[in-house]
Amino acid sequence: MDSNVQKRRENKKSLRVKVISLGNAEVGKSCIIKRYCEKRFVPKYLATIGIDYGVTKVQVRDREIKVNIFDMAGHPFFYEVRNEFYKDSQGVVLVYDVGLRESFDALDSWLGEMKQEMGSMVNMESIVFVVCANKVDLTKRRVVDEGVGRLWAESRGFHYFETSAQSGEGISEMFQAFFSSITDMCENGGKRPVAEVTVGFTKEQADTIRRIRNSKDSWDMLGVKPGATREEVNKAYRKLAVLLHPDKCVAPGSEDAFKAVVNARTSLLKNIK
Ligand SMILES: Nc1nc2c(ncn2[C@@H]2O[C@H](COP(=O)(O)OP(=O)(O)OP(=O)(O)O)[C@@H](O)[C@H]2O)c(=O)[nH]1
Repeated sequence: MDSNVQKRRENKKSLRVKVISLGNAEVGKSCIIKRYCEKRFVPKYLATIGIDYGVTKVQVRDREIKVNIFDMAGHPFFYEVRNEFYKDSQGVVLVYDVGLRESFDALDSWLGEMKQEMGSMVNMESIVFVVCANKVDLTKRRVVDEGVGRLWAESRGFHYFETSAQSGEGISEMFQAFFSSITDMCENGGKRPVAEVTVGFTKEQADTIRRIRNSKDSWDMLGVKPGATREEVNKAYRKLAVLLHPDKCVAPGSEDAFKAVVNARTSLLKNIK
């Protein structure tokens, strides 16, 4: 075959993508990347200074993908270095440590930092996200359950994987799904494929369950002011009951949230004339 034709075909098939890793310091971002690219685990903590950069090649179906990986330092100190590297990312590996609640709670602020740095014009639908619930090998210190992590991720249309950079659990499956979705997205005109969202519940349901879990008392749970009337309590209750009723809502935790709402209403009505 004419070598130019051959070259053109190869060029058509190969793709260059940029991915970044995000998450608090010490959650295992660098180790996850090393486990995948170098098949090894580094037990000693060496903080990333600013950014680490690497390139790897992967094969997705008939395409060769050249992946530029920017491993971002999680420490707040490196914000000024990090913020330069968000733009033009097609994929984000969001990592938390299942043994550190604050690293899970910080995921929202990582998304916030990213949106802020990429500017208001950024279309988050054109970026593939994968959430890694990392260090699952340390079972005794686990504080963030799978249901909670999965709910956070899947309600946003993100992939969710339980991983251990130490044992290798979930790492290649996670990267395979990640690169395959990025390739689908590129072939789909830069839009995250809809089929990727597998959950049968809405973001509103997921956010409400999280809000109920974190509420400080029954008033707060129903979303009414202390001292609200019976009508106000009942109205708020009805709205939540419709949203979360286990017959209608399949989001993880909906049954417990629904029961909690029923109990909150009962206890408030007992004390309202
Ligand atoms: N047991 C266990 N330890 C892990 C795992 N992943 C990472 N570690 C350890 O956690 C520490 C931090 O890992 P890093 O990969 O350097 O963390 P990082 O998120 O890149 O941290 P920064 O570079 O500061 O943002 C190291 O001591 C790792 O050996 C894991 O899956 N299981």
